[in-house]
Amino acid sequence: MMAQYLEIKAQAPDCLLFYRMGDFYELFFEDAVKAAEALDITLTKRGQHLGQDIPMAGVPVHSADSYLARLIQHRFKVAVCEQTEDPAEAKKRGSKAVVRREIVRLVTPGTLTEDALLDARANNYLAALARVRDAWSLAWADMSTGELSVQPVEPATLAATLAQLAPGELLVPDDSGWTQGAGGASGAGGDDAGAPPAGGLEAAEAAGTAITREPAARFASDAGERRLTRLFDVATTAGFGDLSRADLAALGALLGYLEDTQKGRLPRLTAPRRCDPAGTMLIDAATRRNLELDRTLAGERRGSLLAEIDKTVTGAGARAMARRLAAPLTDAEAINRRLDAVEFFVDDADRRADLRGLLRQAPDLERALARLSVGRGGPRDLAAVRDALAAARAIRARLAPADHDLDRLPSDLSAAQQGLAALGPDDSLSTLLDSALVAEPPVLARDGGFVAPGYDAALDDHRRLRDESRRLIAGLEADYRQETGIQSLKIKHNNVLGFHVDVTARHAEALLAPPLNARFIHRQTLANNVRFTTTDLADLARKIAEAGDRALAMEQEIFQRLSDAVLDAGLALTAIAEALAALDVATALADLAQTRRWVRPIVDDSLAFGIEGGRHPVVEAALIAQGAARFVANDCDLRRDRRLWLVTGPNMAGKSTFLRQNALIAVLAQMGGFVPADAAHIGVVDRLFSRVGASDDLAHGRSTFMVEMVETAAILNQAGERALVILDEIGRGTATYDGLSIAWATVEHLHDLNRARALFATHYHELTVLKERLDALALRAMGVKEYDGELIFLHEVVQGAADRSYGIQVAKLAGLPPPVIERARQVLAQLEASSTGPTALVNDLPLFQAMAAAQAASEPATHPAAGAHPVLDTLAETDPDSLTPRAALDLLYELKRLAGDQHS
Ligand SMILES: Nc1ncnc2c1ncn2[C@@H]1O[C@H](COP(=O)(O)OP(=O)(O)OP(=O)(O)O)[C@@H](O)[C@H]1O
Repeated sequence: MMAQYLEIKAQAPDCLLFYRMGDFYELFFEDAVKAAEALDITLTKRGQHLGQDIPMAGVPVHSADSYLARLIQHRFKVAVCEQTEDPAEAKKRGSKAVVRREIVRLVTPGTLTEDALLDARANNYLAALARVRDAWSLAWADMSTGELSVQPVEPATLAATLAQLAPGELLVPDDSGWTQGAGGASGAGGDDAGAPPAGGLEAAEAAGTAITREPAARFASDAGERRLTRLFDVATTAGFGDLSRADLAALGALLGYLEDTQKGRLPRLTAPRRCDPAGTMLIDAATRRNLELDRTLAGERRGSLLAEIDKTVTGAGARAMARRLAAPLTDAEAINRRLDAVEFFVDDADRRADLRGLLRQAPDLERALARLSVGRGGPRDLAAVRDALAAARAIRARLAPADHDLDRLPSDLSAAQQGLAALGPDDSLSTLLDSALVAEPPVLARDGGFVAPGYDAALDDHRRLRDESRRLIAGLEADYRQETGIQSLKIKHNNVLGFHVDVTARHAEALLAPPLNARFIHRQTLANNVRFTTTDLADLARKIAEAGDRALAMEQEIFQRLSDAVLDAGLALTAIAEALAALDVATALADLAQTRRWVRPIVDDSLAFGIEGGRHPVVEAALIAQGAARFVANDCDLRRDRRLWLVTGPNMAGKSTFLRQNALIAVLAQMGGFVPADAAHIGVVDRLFSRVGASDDLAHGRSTFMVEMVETAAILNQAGERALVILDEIGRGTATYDGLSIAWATVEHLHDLNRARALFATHYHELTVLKERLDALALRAMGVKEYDGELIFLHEVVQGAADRSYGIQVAKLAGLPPPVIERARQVLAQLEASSTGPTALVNDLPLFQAMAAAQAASEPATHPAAGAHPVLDTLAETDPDSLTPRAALDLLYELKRLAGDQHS
């Protein structure tokens, strides 16, 4: 057995091997150690290999899914190895023969289909990145829904595209692939442009994508082309649009990997859709994170924009909603088509409520279909198809009851109505499934019992025989009781003996003695019971078993036929599933718009950005939920001649909220939804950038300030006229003058070179003088009032600049000790009075005064701060914000040493 194990393990060296033994999947050697740790299960040992104990760990087959889910979360891949023959067959080869086993599937983060392993409301993508010469392409598939797409990418926008897709797993060529040009025969001879910018893959990995490196040969474009033509049974790939060599390479690698992991059984996939990168608003990972689009900064779904707006009632609808939010459109016409659909349902609340009621009853058609296509489906998946089709019929009838209603529907909805009718007028698949399946079938086909009575006459015959025999057994039991006079005699069934006569020990003697022992043959004596069989019973049992087996075999055949019928209708079913999801999204967005009183934005190709009475959807909802103060709505107008707003105001006054709400309104509008405002006019935004709040990226050894500068650099290098830029407190993380200078230059660059629509929040009031030179710069401030020494936030955006920072008042609100507040007031007053800036004040600071006095006593000081003491020298040269944690610790040791030297 170990020899077999090692042979199979060698086929999947980078996976944990789930080796099937009876009712368990066992893991051995290193695999066992890793799995035991990740799953917190017992590590045992079994036998020896090369004189060493073999570590072993196991999980029960019936609960394997939950263990698989956890291993996948830990970024493991798992090879599932099953017994592929009956142990009885193996025995025929000799008593020591090992049952044949094979890997039937590799489970990897990007290739999941089981509901237990998937989030019903999110897509799980497998993606592949390829490069042929200078062209890059990203292909992706959701195996659980069959979606297959490909899109050219630029190295500069790779990170943003990956952030939009957030794949569970990304295939890239191993290192040789990048330098070779990754094109295989036809694509070879690349110019060694090298690997993708490291940031792209790194950011994806940090966001939870598992990176899988595959041999470069996998990414050969000509092999990819062959795979595609074979899979879709076409002579050429021309029908899929204008696929580049890089597209073919990426698609080919993706399909090859799928084939590998599914052991040849490819999932049902739609023909590849080629997406236009210019078709969606580019939003890089940092911006997504900062705006908390689908996750909060703390990494939770609750509190994100998606959680706030997602009112869909089906899994497929929720996935479509998440996709739309991740990729807002840039084509004003397409956006308006979506808005028409939402408006239609805002205006017709009855129809909307009815449709949502019907949608709630529609099971997840896409995922049922996908499981059936890889042979992991069961009778419930067939029932899901049946019920989804019934829901689709009812929805069609409610959406547009008569043909002429179709003309009155907005175009996206009439497209959905047509999608729902994809099976044609004589929908034979529904008829078939309706007649063939029982109302609530069991999970596993193996157990039978899912084919409806009356569907197949032969099956009914066998079942009758089986049930008839059961009645005969009951009759036999009554006969035996009569014959023996033992009223407690029972005919029972278990897996070892099959049917048998069971009496208590007290009654057994009568059966063991003549004359009854001629009929009752002893089989087993237990403590309290004794068991017998009879020839009549054995005959009957055989008949029952045969009838049962035959019925079961017929059900398996029927299952296969029904499955095939469903898969044959795959294209039509995909169209229906998409239509259902689109209707779910449109009605959900309409529901949201109406309950929150959101409005339809005007979206066009202008460069307008005019929001009246805008609100932050998440903050507003939180305030309502807390029953706290009302959210104060604010206008924003970034038209051409005032496209750059400099927003000043104290901390906590609502600057960040205001900045973010405008970005979110743009995202909502371009995903085709209504927006939280009284009115909105948005000229399409092609890229959204935000640099909001400070966050360390210690994992990558970058300090707060470094992260801030990297993100700012990306904005200044990439933002064009059509971009929307949100910058919050640039330069805060470094020394005051450095920060001010950086902020200053950034504003000038944004204004003169990027010319993007932008909101720039800052504490540096000095920047407001730029207004005199930069004509498209407008000054706004967050309104506050001081009342009785207390600060009151009005949360209102007003014209002009804030008069001062009120930092000390806010600190007081936060509960800083009164002496600190008092001292801070004194320092501030002196700083404001002094014309030479903070350095002239250093000697006044009590801490330094004390040190300077001590210093003066020992030696003459050349400079009040620097040169006073090696420790102070070192400190003066240190910029804490640019230190890594490691360097900070080293510095501390150094300071301690210097202090020690001085004393000794
Ligand atoms: N328009 C508004 N209406 C009502 N409450 C608001 C509004 N804007 C912000 N708030 C409240 O004020 C709090 C602080 O807002 P925000 O974080 O935007 O302030 P800030 O000026 O950016 O502060 P900091 O500079 O400290 O980051 C929010 O959490 C919210 O509760």
